[in-house]
Amino acid sequence: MDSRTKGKTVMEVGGDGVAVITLINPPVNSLSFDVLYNLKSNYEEALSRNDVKAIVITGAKGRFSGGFDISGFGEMQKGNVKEPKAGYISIDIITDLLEAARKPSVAAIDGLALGGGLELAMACHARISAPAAQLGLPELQLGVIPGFGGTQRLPRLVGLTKALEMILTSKPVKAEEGHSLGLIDAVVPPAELVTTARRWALDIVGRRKPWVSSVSKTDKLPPLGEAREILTFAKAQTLKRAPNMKHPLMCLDAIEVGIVSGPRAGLEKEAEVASQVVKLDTTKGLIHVFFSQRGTAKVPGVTDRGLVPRKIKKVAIIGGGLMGSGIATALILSNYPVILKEVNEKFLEAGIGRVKANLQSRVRKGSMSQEKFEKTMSLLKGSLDYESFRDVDMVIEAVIENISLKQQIFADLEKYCPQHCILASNTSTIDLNKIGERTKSQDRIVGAHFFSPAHIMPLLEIVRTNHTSAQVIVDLLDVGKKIKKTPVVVGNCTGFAVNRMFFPYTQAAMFLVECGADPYLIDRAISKFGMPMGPFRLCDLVGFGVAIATATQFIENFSERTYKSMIIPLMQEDKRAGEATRKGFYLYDDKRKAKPDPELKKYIEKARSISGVKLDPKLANLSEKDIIEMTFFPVVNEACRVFAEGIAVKAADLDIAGIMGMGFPPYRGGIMFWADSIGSKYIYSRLDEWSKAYGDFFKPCAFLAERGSKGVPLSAPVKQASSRL
Ligand SMILES: C[C@H](O)CC(=O)SCCNC(=O)CCNC(=O)[C@H](O)C(C)(C)COP(=O)(O)OP(=O)(O)OC[C@H]1O[C@@H](n2cnc3c(N)ncnc32)[C@H](O)[C@@H]1OP(=O)(O)O
Repeated sequence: MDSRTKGKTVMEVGGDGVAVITLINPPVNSLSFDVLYNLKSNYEEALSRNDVKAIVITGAKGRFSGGFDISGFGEMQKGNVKEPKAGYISIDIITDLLEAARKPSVAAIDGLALGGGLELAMACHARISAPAAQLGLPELQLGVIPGFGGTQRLPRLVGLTKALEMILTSKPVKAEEGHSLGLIDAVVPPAELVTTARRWALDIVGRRKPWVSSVSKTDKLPPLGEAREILTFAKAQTLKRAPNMKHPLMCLDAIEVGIVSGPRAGLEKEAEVASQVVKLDTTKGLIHVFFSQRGTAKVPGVTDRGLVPRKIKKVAIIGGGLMGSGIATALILSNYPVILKEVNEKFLEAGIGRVKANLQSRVRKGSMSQEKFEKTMSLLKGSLDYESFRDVDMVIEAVIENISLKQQIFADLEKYCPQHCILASNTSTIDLNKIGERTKSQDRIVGAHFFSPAHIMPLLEIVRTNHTSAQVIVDLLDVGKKIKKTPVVVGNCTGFAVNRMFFPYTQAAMFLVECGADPYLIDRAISKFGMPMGPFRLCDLVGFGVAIATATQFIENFSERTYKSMIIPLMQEDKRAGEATRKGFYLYDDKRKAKPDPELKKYIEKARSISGVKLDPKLANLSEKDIIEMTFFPVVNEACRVFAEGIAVKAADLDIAGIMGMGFPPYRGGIMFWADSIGSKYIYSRLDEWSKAYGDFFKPCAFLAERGSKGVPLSAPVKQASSRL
C-alpha cells in the first residue's frame, strides 16, 4: 500500500459482468477518506464500462468494514484534514452515485459491518451475509451519529422501533437476526458469500430479484402519528439516561425529519448534525476513550519486544471470599479451569456457593442456559491444600489484606507451584515487594488487581514491580483480554492507580461536610456531573469497614496530604456501617432505596468538634461547579503525582483506569483529559488558593505547579527518569 495513503479499494471485473470492489484498510477495513474516494472512482469506472452489468462490494480478509475511520474524527477536530462539504459522502457518493446508479449493487458481508460499513451496505440494493457477521450502528457510543445515511435507511429496513433500539444502544445484531429483521437478504457460508452476491446482483439485473432502494422504502415505517409518539418517548428516555450529552437527541432529530419530511430532507439534516457533533466536547472525550482503551495494552519496553503470551491452561485462586469467588467466576466464564483453595470445608463450600450464585443470576436473567451453567461450573474444583497446584500456570491470591499471611502464602506457592507459574496477588494496597519478600521468585510476582464485583467490573490493574518480568506482564495482558477486561499496567505504590488517584475525592467531600456543606447536595452535584453516584452513597455501598481500611493506608503513607475525618469511624461505633446495615450516610429500605437521614447531623457535628474544623459559610454554600472542582481537582493533583512518578506510562492510561474503575464519565474523556479541557493553569490556581486557605490537603504537587504555571497540558508525556515501570 502506498505509505502516504490510508487504505484503498480494488476492483476486479469478472467474465460474468460483475465488478467486485474490495475495501482494503487493515485491520478492520475502516472507511478512511482514501478508501471512500477510491470507492467513488471505482464506482464511476464500473458505471461507465460496457462490460460491467452489476457491482458487488466486499471487504478484504473476512471483514466487510468497521465503519468510518475514527482517527479521521480526531484529525477533523484538530483541523488537520479539510472536511468535505456536509453530505458529500452520504448524499453525493453513497446516495446519488451508488444507490441511484443504473447498475445494481450487492454487499457481501463477512465478519462485521459496523457504522459507516453497515451504512454503505444498506445503500446497496441487496445484502448477503455470512452467519457470524455483526451488523450495527454503534456511532452514538463514540459521540457521533450515523452519518452515511444510517438514520434514514435503518428505520426503513427494520422499522422505527428496532432501528431506535439498535442506534440508541449501539448494540449490533448477528446475521440471522438481521435476516429476520429485513436488514439482510440471505445468510450463506463465508465460502459462498461472493459467489452468491454476484449471482444475486445478476438476478437483479435480470429482474429475478427485486431492485430495492432502501432510502425510498416506506412499508416498514409506522403511520406519522405513531412515529411521532415513538420518537417523543425515545427522546424523553434519552434525556433521562444521558442528560449531559447532546448528540443522541440530535440523532433523533435527524431520524424525525426523515420520517416527517421525507428521506432527502432527512439525509440533509443528518449531514448537518453529523458535522456539528464532531465538534462537541463530549465527542472529543469519547473518541479519546476509544483509542486510549485500545492503547492500554501497548506498554513500551514490554509489548514491543516480540514476546508471545504463554498458554495459561489452569489457574488456582486462593481465597473464596467476595473477590476470590468473583475472579473465579470471571475465569471459568472464559473457559479457564480453576482450582479454588480455602482453609476449611465450610469456607470452601461458601466460596463455591458464591461462584454458583454469580452464574445462577445469569441463568435467572436468561443470559445463560442451564446446560452452559453446568458446563461452566464443571471447570471449578475446590481444594484445601496445595497438592493440586503442581500443574497450575497461574495463581491469584485473594485473601484478606494481611502482610504476614500473604508472605506465608507466597513462600508456600514457591514450594508447590511449577517454576514457570505466575504468582499474582489481588491486593489493593500492600507493597508487592513485601509480599514476595520470603521468596526468590520476584520476577514472576505481579499484581492482578480486580475491582468488585470482579466478574462484572471491566478493569484489571496489572501491577508491576521493578523485578516483574516482561513475559509475565505479556501473559497477564493476554489473560485479561481473554476474560474481557481492560488491562492497565501500573507501577507498584500504595493504592496503585485507581484507589490512589481517588482517595482525595472522598476525603475532600468529608472536609466540605465538616465545614458545613450538605452531603446530599454534594452527592447530587456529583451525580449530575456524571458519576454513577456521589462519594457518600459510594461509601455506603462499599461498606465502612473497607472504607476505613483503605483510608488508613493513605493516612499512613501520605499523611501530609490526607484529610482524616472521624465521620465514618463515629458512625461505625454506632453500628452504622453503610448499606449492608441499612444505615450509613443514608437510610435504606427493603428495596435498597436510599433516603437522607436527619440523624447524620449528629455525627458530622461530633466529627467537627474532634477535628477542630470551623463552620465556613462560604464552603457550606458552594455552587455545583465549586463542589465539582473542590472534590475533583484534588484527584487531578494526585493523578499528576501518579503520572510524574511513572506509576502510569501514559496519562491516557489514568483516564481509562478512572473511567473503568470509578465510573468517571467517559464522555469527559477521563480525569487527565478532563483536566486538560479545563486547563492546567486554572486548576493550579484554584488548588493554590485553597491550600493557602484550608491547608496542605489541597497543595498542588510540584508537577502540577510546574505545568500549571506555564499552562502546559497535564497529559503531555513525562521524561521518565523515575519511572516505576
Ligand atoms: C459516518 C459514520 O456513521 C461514522 C462511523 O462509522 S464511526 C465508526 C463506527 N464504528 C465503530 O464504532 C466500530 C469501532 N470498532 C470496534 O468496535 C472494534 O474495533 C471492532 C468490533 C471493529 C473490532 O474489535 P477487535 O477485533 O476487538 O479489535 P480492536 O482492538 O477493537 O481494533 C483493532 C484495531 O482497529 C482499530 N479500529 C477499529 N475500528 C476502527 C475504526 N472504525 N476506525 C479506525 N480504527 C479502527 C482499533 O483502533 C485497533 O487499532 P490498534 O490495533 O492500532 O489498537
